[in-house]
Amino acid sequence: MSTGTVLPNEAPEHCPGVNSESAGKASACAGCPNQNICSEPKGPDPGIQLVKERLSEVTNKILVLSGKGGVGKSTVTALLSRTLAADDSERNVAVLDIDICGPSQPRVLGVADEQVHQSGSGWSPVYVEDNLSVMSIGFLLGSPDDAIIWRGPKKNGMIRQFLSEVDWGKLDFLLIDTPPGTSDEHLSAVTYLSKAGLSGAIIVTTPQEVALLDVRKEIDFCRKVNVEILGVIENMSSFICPNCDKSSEIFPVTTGGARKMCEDLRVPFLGSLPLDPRIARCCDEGRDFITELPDSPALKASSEIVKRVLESCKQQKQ
Ligand SMILES: Nc1ncnc2c1ncn2[C@@H]1O[C@H](COP(=O)(O)OP(=O)(O)OP(=O)(O)O)[C@@H](O)[C@H]1O
Repeated sequence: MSTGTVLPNEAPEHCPGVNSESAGKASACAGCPNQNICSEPKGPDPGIQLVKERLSEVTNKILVLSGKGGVGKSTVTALLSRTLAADDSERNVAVLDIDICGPSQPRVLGVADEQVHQSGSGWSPVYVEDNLSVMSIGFLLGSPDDAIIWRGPKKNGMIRQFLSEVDWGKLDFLLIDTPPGTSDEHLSAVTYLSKAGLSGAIIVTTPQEVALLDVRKEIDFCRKVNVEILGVIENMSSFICPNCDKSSEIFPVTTGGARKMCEDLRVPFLGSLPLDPRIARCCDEGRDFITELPDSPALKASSEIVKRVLESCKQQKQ
């Protein structure tokens, strides 16, 4: 048996392996419960080419990842996309929410009541601003309370559709908000984007050790699937009191926080975002924090982070 042969469960004695040319066709395959699956034509998923064509006019495609849930990945995605769009009205930005089981971008970006429309050229995203659009499974649900209980292949199909059938037009930035962890959605997205030129991933964490432990796994995932790490953002690093401007640490940093972890693992640290309760309120109510909270320290920090992201995307293209 050659190295690299993959055997299915309940493989017959002389199984040629699922990745062999004769899989499903060899005499040993007769009667094997996997014969039908193995004999299906092999080759790259045609969706990979479709995604490449559809996203050919999208300059920077960025995955936003987090190890743990609730660390603020969706908030940070919204913050970065709004900052990118507000900084330059000529810059076209979009958010794709592939958090299939917990889509929050329609609410956070204030377009929860909108609907997506299908035209001859695909699904039209929902416009938050003239230069900021969003697509999310949240738009396709009957009610925001509907639970989505899908197995891997169905999620995979939806991600393929999202990546290959949304008519984004010409975009400078597409930020892809993912579920926490490394699951089916991440593998599907990375696979379908493999020929489309993924710029890289931004990883969001909080300073707590439990969150940082999971970020290490996320970094390992990116390295295993060859996704460039644009950097790590530490969210809710501190709390700045809106009344007295005094800064307090909410989550005690025991091992140096995200900055130290980035140094240890040699990945870029993009910056820290403070916790601002007014941001949380704006997100809950879908209001634009850029216009409502121009003095928020979180927005100042977000502008600095965006500068670093722009720089890192520019360097990549050189
Ligand atoms: N910098 C911040 N300042 C204030 N509130 C924040 C900040 N970041 C996140 N939050 C709040 O924390 C909560 C969790 O944030 P969010 O939903 O963005 O997390 P998530 O990592 O995307 O979660 P999930 O794992 O469910 O996808 C929300 O109520 C959000 O408004």
